[in-house]
Amino acid sequence: MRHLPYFCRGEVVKGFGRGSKELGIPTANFSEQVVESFPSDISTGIYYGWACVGNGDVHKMVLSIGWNPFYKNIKKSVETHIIDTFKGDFYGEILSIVILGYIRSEKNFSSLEALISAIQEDIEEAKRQLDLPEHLKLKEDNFFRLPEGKPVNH
Ligand SMILES: Cc1cc2nc3c(=O)[nH]c(=O)nc-3n(C[C@H](O)[C@H](O)[C@H](O)COP(=O)(O)O)c2cc1C
Ligand SMILES: Nc1ncnc2c1ncn2[C@@H]1O[C@H](COP(=O)(O)OP(=O)(O)O)[C@@H](O)[C@H]1O
Ligand SMILES: [Mg+2]
Repeated sequence: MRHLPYFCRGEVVKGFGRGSKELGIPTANFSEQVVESFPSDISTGIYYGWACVGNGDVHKMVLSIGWNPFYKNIKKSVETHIIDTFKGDFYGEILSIVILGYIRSEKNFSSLEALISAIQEDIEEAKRQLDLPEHLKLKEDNFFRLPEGKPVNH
């Protein structure tokens, strides 16, 4: 897919607070500045890749780009669910990600349960894909080890 792999980093900001509360799946939302810096022709939808908070460990992630049709958001969001457990929130921190592959388009669902189970399947698909050698190698990319303040893309 065009634009992939896509490297990006930026600040984690507040969203609608639905991820943890309604879905049980927190998503770290990027600032508007980062959302606007994305290529305008990158497809909306669900992706997988690697993510790291500050200078922390690199984890598997799933990413949602778009308007969340189930919630009919007016503003586009780019949200990362890191496939690991964190002790608390990390609002205001710098999140670094590399997007490696596309899973599916964003959908509307007839129930919250249906949305949650679709996301659970995305997580399982991401875990499988990221174990492939071609994807594992990006976990070690220098992008995740550079000091903050480096260019947003390379
Ligand atoms: C892997 C993944 C898949 C998602 N798929 C959809 C989807 O198909 N349709 C949708 O409306 N929202 C989808 N979402 C977005 C959630 O609706 C969103 O993360 C949630 O509303 C939390 O938003 P908040 O960060 O503003 O609280 C997905 C999120 C993730 C992490
Ligand atoms: N595994 C995780 N993946 C993503 N964010 C997490 C995770 N664990 C804790 N968080 C925290 O939870 C916040 C996201 O929760 P969420 O309910 O989606 O709220 P918001 O609507 O403000 O984005 C993130 O900004 C981050 O600080
Ligand atoms: Mg969120």
